[in-house]
Amino acid sequence: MPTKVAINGAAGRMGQRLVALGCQDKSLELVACFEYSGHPKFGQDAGNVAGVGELGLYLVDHTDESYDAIIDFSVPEGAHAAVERAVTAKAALVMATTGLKEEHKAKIREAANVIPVVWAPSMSTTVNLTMKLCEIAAEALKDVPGGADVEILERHHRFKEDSPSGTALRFGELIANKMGITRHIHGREGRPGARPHDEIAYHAIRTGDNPGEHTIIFGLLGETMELTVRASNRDCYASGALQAAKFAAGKPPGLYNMNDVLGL
Ligand SMILES: NC(=O)C1=CN([C@@H]2O[C@H](COP(=O)(O)OP(=O)(O)OC[C@H]3O[C@@H](n4cnc5c(N)ncnc54)[C@H](O)[C@@H]3O)[C@@H](O)[C@H]2O)C=CC1
Ligand SMILES: O=C(O)C1=N[C@H](C(=O)O)C[C@H](O)C1
Repeated sequence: MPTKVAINGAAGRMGQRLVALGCQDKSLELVACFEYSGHPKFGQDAGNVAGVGELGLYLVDHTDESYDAIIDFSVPEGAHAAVERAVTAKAALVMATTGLKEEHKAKIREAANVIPVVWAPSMSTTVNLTMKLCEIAAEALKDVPGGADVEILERHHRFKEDSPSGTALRFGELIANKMGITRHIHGREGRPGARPHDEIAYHAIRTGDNPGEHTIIFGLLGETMELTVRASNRDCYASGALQAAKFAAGKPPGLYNMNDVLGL
């Protein structure tokens, strides 16, 4: 039986790729494409909006169809709605939206008591593998003589509304946990003085149509290591999210991540 999937934010940059890839995957059945009722393309055929031709699925804010999983690539308010939809439908939730406030994050954690939730700032295989590599590096370098300075550079398209990326923040959290770092700063200006060791700095570049690139720098005295991972289009995220939906459907309630989905 194919996994029945609903998409929240279906007319968005990511939503369109989910529709385009999801409609080709015979192990999935797209049953609902939710959108903000104020969206200019609300009510249109989701396939036409995604550029793959008519699917007979429309951009709606309600459905009577049942679904096994809902995938959210929207905005914080949309994520809030997606959690409510998933709990009401007793469906698995794949939460991909970033820039969430603490209240939204708390709601997702609460939902994981009653439904399976896969929650990740990036559904990309290479990003999640690079996170593992960064944890190994952070553990190895945490007491290196002279110290290791960690800086995280992320580059995204000009339309991205949140900063820094959720992925950059997750990289920083994982590294800080391994190295016992407590200070997280965003950019620098004025005369902040010499850089303290127990600090991770984030730098966000917003240019053009970059689908997402992260460089994690470990700077030592006399040598530097940089790990870079970059997307060439958005399909790495969309295929990861669809895989997550298939993984989560039918799972016991709980909070899962892409390591669980990818077996990393
Ligand atoms: N976890 C991951 O792998 C990835 C996460 N993202 C995140 O996904 C989010 C969306 O990214 P994009 O698709 O580029 O943004 P976008 O702005 O192109 O799409 C967001 C869509 O959500 C819709 N929306 C807003 N409120 C809604 C509601 N209440 N219900 C349903 N839909 C609603 C908007 O109308 C829009 O179509 C961002 O937070 C981004 O950081 C993006 C790429 C990968
Ligand atoms: O907004 C985007 O495009 C992306 N957002 C995610 C994030 O904030 O980490 C994931 C990816 O980098 C693309």
